[in-house]
Amino acid sequence: MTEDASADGGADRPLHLVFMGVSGSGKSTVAQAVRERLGWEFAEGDDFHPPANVAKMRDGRPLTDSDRWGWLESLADWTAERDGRGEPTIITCSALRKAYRDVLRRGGEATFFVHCTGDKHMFLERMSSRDHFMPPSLLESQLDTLEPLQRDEQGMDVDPALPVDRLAALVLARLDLSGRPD
Ligand SMILES: Nc1ncnc2c1ncn2[C@@H]1O[C@H](COP(=O)(O)OP(=O)(O)OP(=O)(O)O)[C@@H](O)[C@H]1O
Ligand SMILES: O=C(O)[C@H](O)[C@@H](O)[C@H](O)[C@H](O)CO
Repeated sequence: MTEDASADGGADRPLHLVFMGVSGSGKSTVAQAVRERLGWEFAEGDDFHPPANVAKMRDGRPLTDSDRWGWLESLADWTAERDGRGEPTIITCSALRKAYRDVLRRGGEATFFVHCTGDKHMFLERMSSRDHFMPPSLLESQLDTLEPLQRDEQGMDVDPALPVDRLAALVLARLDLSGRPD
């Protein structure tokens, strides 16, 4: 279990939702569903990778810490800019290690992680049936790097075996947020 978060982070700060998890875990899909309901500003973490990182993954080579720091910082900067204007945000980012999440938390005081975590065979199957630069062969290295959310981190786990609408509803309910009517 991880700590609860209130929608305003407890101090009238804008909330920043980070959908995290290994490749193929469904973070982009669920984040989009939540974005549609909340209408908040959104950033897809993959769009912030320098071309060298994308080329490396496309070649089937896992990223290292040093490949990731600058990328994480650019996502934190994007968030901080909006935090400064009082705007809540939604981002997707694998955020596999706690140290990576520490960088993202610099983007705003009220940062809440939604960890898409579940059956690796399901992830593998989903990765194999989509058109994406990330090869399924990299899933194992993602799982090796993954550090689940720890007790002192604000966030929740969701199981991407559930339907997307249900997942979005769980996130909104946990944060006491109401979405736009369908
Ligand atoms: N809850 C779900 N139910 C059914 N299919 C899903 C669900 N979530 C995701 N998918 C499908 O699984 C595949 C992987 O999802 P998605 O691209 O959102 O994962 P991701 O974690 O963002 O991956 P990556 O980080 O590699 O981009 C997609 O084809 C998506 O349509
Ligand atoms: O930290 C990483 O290794 C990367 O973020 C990967 O997770 C990919 O970007 C993503 O899975 C492909 O979409």
